[in-house]
Amino acid sequence: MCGPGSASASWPRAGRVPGPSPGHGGAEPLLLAEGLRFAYGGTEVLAGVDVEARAGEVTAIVGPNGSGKSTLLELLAGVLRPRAGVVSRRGRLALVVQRPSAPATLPLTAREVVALGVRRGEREAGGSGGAGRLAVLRRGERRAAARAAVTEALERVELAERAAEPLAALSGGQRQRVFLAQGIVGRPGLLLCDEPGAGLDERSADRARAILREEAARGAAVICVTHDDRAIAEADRVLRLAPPAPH
Ligand SMILES: Nc1ncnc2c1ncn2[C@@H]1O[C@H](COP(=O)(O)OP(=O)(O)OP(=O)(O)O)[C@@H](O)[C@H]1O
Repeated sequence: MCGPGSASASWPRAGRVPGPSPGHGGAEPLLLAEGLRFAYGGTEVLAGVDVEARAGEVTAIVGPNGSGKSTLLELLAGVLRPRAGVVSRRGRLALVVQRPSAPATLPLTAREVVALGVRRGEREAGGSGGAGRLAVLRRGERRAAARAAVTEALERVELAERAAEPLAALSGGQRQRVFLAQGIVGRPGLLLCDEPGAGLDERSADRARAILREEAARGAAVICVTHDDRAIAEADRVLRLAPPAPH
């Protein structure tokens, strides 16, 4: 195997239909990253990684602990800046991080946390606009649509009945599912998830995998860091990061 954070990609997987799912016409990648290099201080973590993600596809990023998977996801999301290389993205982005650090103390209900995903989408879409009575009506309609979208997202992660509870009252796995709901509620074009099934019971992990497939089926490009063999087997593309170099 090669040096730190280099990658080997295998796609499409044998036995799968090449290219994007039918109906999305996604000849253009929604994300294209070329030659990504990254180091924390003097320690190089990624040494030239390419990623391509198209509408209708799930890409799994795999590799041993410390190989740079989470780092790569943050580079793709624009949270980190690469030392070299470029990332281009099209469409609305949602990043679902692994074990979010804030949630236990966040003074919000599950519903409110998911609603933040709607507002983010609205801001990116350019805000409300309009004037007078029409604008008020539209605002009312938008609110109703947002409420419905939040309820639907919570239903998809099977937490609708816990919607009114503070995040702090939920278990770690339940909180993780709330953040997955926040990621999907705005119907992102590009959905980036860091180990969405980690720490979930089997039924919830199955549901999380199914959600990623559903998101791809409606036309999103999904990129998912995972150690889950089933998620890897189901992925359309697999990007393998090399083990970290010994220090
Ligand atoms: N903020 C940081 N500062 C310094 N080093 C970091 C930082 N974050 C990660 N690293 C180091 O970068 C390397 C890659 O970390 P990263 O979390 O991207 O790996 P990973 O493949 O996602 O691992 P895992 O499978 O354990 O989640 C590791 O050696 C890690 O110690």
